Amino acid sequence: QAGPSPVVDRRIEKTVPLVTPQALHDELPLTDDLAKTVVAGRDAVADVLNGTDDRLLVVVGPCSVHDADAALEYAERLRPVAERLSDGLLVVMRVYFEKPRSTLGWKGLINDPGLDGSGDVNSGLRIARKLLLEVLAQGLPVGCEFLDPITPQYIADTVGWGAIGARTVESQVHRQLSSGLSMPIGMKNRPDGSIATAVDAIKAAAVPHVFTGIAHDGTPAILHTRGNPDCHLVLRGSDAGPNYDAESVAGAQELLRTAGLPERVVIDASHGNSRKDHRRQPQVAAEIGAQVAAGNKAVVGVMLESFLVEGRQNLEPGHALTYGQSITDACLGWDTTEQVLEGLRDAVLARRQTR
Ligand SMILES: C[C@H](OP(=O)(O)O)C(=O)O
Ligand SMILES: [Mn+2]
Repeated sequence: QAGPSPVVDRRIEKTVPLVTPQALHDELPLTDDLAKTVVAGRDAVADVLNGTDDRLLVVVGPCSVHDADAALEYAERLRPVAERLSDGLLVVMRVYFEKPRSTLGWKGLINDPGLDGSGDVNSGLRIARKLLLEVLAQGLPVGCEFLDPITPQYIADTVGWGAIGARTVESQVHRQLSSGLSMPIGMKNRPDGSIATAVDAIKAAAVPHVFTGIAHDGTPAILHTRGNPDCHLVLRGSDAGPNYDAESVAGAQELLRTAGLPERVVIDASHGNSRKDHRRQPQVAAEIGAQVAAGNKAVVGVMLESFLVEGRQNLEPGHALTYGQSITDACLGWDTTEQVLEGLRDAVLARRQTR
């Protein structure tokens, strides 16, 4: 029957072919030496999570990447600091391409690299993969949030640490996706503060799942996963207030213990824990550092939102953007970031002195 169907695709405007994962990997291959960096990063994160490495995982970088050049410049600044502080910190750079919006807004570089709603996902995937390889070439492990269940096939081979965000931690799609991902995954508490939901996500992701997706050659597939034992909690505060304080951390440890899960927590100093005010992050990080220095081994990591230029800016058509400044959540500036990282490293050295 010619012409539009009365029942199919009534709200699909158009369908555009998507590059296959294999084609993108062939175009932008993960070389053997970069693969070694990925594996080393994943193993180091797992060792911090399971306590065999007493350092602190620090996932640091911009809330979102909208300009690959600025993100690479940030990586080039971060690498020497990461090396200098590696006696206390395991630094992973946030390279976030997928942004979950509470209502509407720019959805990230993979979904909309033109920053204009044009949705050129083929270009977005290419730009994203190319940047991930360049950051890896700096010797830095990378961390990404996984929001779309198909895009991991295009970039996950480069990722050392992943996150499921506050808005999707309850989603079965994201829990089963995590059960098949090859790296440790942080499960954020829900925006309303529910930690129990993230604990459920950790348990759900730890076991095998079967779900539909795409294979590397792009054909539809039924994926059978093995389960991911390296999932953990990320306390990111809530709309009602922070949860980085010692009492909240103790409460989270109790929930994990009751659930029969390892008592390990990464604390996000941004988002609900800084009430979306980047100027609060240093104080939040200092208070997390005090808990670490006092000997709390359950605090295994910290997340910081940081970029070249502090603060944030709106993405507005016709308005030139400030280079190196976030267009999503407000971030620490580079200089402050270096000071915060040094403070966290000192806290780890102090923890080593406690018994
Ligand atoms: C969006 C995400 O934060 P969440 O609101 O999921 O804690 C992030 O930028 O790390
Ligand atoms: Mn953010």
